Amino acid sequence: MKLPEKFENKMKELLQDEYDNYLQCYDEPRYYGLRVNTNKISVEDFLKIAPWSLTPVPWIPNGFYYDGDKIQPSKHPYYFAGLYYLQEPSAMTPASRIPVEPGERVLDVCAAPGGKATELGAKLKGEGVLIANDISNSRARGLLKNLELFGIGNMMVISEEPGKLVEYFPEYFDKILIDAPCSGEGMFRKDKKMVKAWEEHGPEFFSKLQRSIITQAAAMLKPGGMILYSTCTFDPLENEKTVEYLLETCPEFKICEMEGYEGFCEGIPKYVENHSEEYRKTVRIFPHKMQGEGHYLALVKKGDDNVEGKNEKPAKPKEGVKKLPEELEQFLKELSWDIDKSRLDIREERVYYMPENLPMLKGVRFLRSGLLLGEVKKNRFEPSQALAMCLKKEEYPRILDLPVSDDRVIKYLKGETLDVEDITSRKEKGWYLVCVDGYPLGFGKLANQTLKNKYLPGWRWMS
Ligand SMILES: C[S@@+](CC[C@H](N)C(=O)[O-])C[C@H]1O[C@@H](n2cnc3c(N)ncnc32)[C@H](O)[C@@H]1O
Repeated sequence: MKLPEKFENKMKELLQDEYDNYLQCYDEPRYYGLRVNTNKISVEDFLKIAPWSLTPVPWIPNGFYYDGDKIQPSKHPYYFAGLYYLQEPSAMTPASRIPVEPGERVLDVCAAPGGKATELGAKLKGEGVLIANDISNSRARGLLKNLELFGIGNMMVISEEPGKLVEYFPEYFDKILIDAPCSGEGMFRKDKKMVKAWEEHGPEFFSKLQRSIITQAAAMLKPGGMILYSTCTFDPLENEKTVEYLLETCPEFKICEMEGYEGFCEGIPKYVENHSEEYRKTVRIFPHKMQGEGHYLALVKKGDDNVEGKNEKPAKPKEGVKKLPEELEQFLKELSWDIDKSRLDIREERVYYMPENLPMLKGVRFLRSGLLLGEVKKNRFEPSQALAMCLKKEEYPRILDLPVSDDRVIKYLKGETLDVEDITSRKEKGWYLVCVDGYPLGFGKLANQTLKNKYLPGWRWMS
């Protein structure tokens, strides 16, 4: 593979006598990875049902390699049940190394298409809030789909300049992930097109953007909160020097140690002005040292714990219990969820279940705020695809559970009407949650032993 000369010279200086080993990686195949959605299934249970051979990614507890030349896990009903996300193994590292706890407020600043946001959402386990932002509206649409497929309801998907978000979320978040737009040098092997893009916009271009994003994120972080900054590039200007810029601009930040792995390399102090050894706590991933593509990660903390955020905006006031349309009320009673009615928001026909304690967000461009529960149409309530993906089988009373071997699973995913007489003869009519091996895929409406398909048309299985 032909690499730009300027890039080769830089890598020689960075890697010194390891440079030849690094170059050899370009003759080796890329790695394919799959990350289990632990919000829906434990790793142990997933391995019992996974039909392929999987090898653990040693530094990611829920990550696995698969043979991408032989199998296509995106063409399997379990993918449509949101049981996993397909992601290059090194790219699994940032979300696994930021310590997110259920109940926290988390921001993913550059989130599309959601490789990291889906894991952050899974770590929240339905408590707290995930704000997933991406400046590109079209990419944010893919992000929304991936979060909904993963069954993450306590979220907002926003498409804004991070600078604008500072007005709305001053010192609001406990944890922020910045998977920064970068020159992508670590991805040259995986995607040859990245070389051409690098020639158009190199490290200098991205460095300016990264400096602005990291300082804007800093203003949205609570004192005591943490930012994980990551790139998939090697250039120190986009890595150690971006972190240095943050530390100089906001001296209350310090670099933290993150959970290690024998293949990780240390950040390189010689690239920053003061040569501080602290930069060794940041992590570089090189493809000749471990089985994944090139990455950089830094975990930083703002000041001390136990300091209250100064500027937090007041939460949107609760509006109290609303009078709900009868059909909606009826439907919600059937869910085994403990619904807080003050968090229900009905906009036109659509009903949303909002995360708690959001500030006023008038003027923010968002694609979704909260979990779309469904639509009230002419006094009928139609549950949504997103709700189906958020439910566990035991949380809804009427289930049609098909084994993965049943042809009707694919038919359902293709949007076809199903004959379900054999499994519903004694059952009443109404909304059914269709599952594969116990994991929800979507809703259908039963009448006369026939299931009218309500799978979201835009998500259908394409043959
Ligand atoms: C490396 S990708 C993110 C990948 C994503 N985190 C994932 O794991 O799937 C960088 C993203 O940053 C977005 N982006 C570029 N400039 C941005 C900005 N100023 N603010 C927010 N997002 C930006 C791009 O649209 C792109 O989707």
